[in-house]
Amino acid sequence: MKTFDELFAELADRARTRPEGSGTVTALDAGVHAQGKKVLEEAGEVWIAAEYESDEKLAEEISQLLYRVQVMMLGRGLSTEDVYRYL
Ligand SMILES: N=c1c2ncn([C@@H]3O[C@H](COP(=O)(O)OP(=O)(O)OP(=O)(O)O)[C@@H](O)[C@H]3O)c2ncn1[C@@H]1O[C@H](COP(=O)(O)O)[C@@H](O)[C@H]1O
Repeated sequence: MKTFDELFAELADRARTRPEGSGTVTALDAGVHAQGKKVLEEAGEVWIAAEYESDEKLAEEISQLLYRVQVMMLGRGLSTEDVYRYL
């Protein structure tokens, strides 16, 4: 179990150290266009799960959306503070 901030720190470390086999490194290298498509794809899956699937499936899809949003943040060089100041 990890929090949003803990996952972000982990992904930032992946971006910095670029370990072999990291899906995050691959997603970052794919660029903002591919990252945006993943955000949209996961957002759609969240919507469908909310309408038709279990709470557990919905929670899983939301976790994947959060991951994809974090990849986009890192790809564009945003920190969590950049986002939190608007909350
Ligand atoms: N939380 C996640 C996470 N959520 C979603 N995903 C990716 O998103 C995929 C699921 O999304 P899809 O529904 O699009 O599935 P898919 O189409 O089969 O996946 P792809 O073919 O597009 O990769 C997963 O297979 C992962 O590739 C994640 N990948 C990594 N993490 C965490 O990120 C951290 C770093 O991971 P690595 O960079 O891989 O080391 C670790 O703590 C991981 O647990």
